[in-house]
Amino acid sequence: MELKPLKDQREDYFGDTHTASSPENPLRPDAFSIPNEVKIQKIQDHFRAIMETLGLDLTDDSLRGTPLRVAEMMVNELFAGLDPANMPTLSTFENKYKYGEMLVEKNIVVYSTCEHHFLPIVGRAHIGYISAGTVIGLSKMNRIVDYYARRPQVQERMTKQIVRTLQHALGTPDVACVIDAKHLCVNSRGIRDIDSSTVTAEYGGRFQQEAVKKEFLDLIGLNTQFGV
Ligand SMILES: Nc1nc2c(ncn2[C@@H]2O[C@H](COP(=O)(O)OP(=O)(O)OP(=O)(O)O)[C@@H](O)[C@H]2O)c(=O)[nH]1
Ligand SMILES: [Zn+2]
Repeated sequence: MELKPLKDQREDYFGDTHTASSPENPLRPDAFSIPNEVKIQKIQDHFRAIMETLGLDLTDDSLRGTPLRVAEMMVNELFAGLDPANMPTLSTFENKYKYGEMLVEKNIVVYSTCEHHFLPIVGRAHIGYISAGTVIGLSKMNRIVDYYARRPQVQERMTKQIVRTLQHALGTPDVACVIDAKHLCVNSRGIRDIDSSTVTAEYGGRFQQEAVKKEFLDLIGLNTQFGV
């Protein structure tokens, strides 16, 4: 098989633009046509081949179980959020107590994976909403973050997906999300900038108004003279 130089392969894949623009994760039409056990078997075989290509001795008792471990981790843990069957149930309630102010759930832990390098994204998400008659169980906001984080992701898309889903569940556009996260592809390799983090924000409905946005950013402690 004739192999193109790596530089030319990169041109083929990336061209000039390879930032994600779609709000959906790019999935193949047959993404869920095989059961998870089969996916785990296939990934195990592929990962064993990667390790062998790297020259690792898979008869070593510390390495022997790694291909299966990695495959199970990808399917059952890191990327379980690709499967819509794992979407959390978003219990909502009538706003009987007539709470009309902003509700903020802050410092929600984010463990995700960068889709460009398959390295971790680790950070915090902050969500705010103003009820239009419906309220949501607090833990459901943490769960929805976790669901979208368990995918190969870009942070911009994940931020929009969280807002869109909560807008739908709450029946209001008045939802905002800010994520502040470290990308290990920036921190541990490449430019190796260990201190930088990435902040993304999506402001729906009334959160686009300066005063409402300011209140939200004040409550999550992110309002600076530069804004977000
Ligand atoms: N917009 C965006 N970019 C991301 C995200 N996660 C990783 N990236 C970037 O994706 C880009 C991929 O760029 P490439 O030039 O194709 O990859 P690379 O040669 O490994 O780039 P370097 O990291 O600069 O070494 C890098 O700049 C990453 O920092 C994300 O969530 N959003
Ligand atoms: Zn990356």
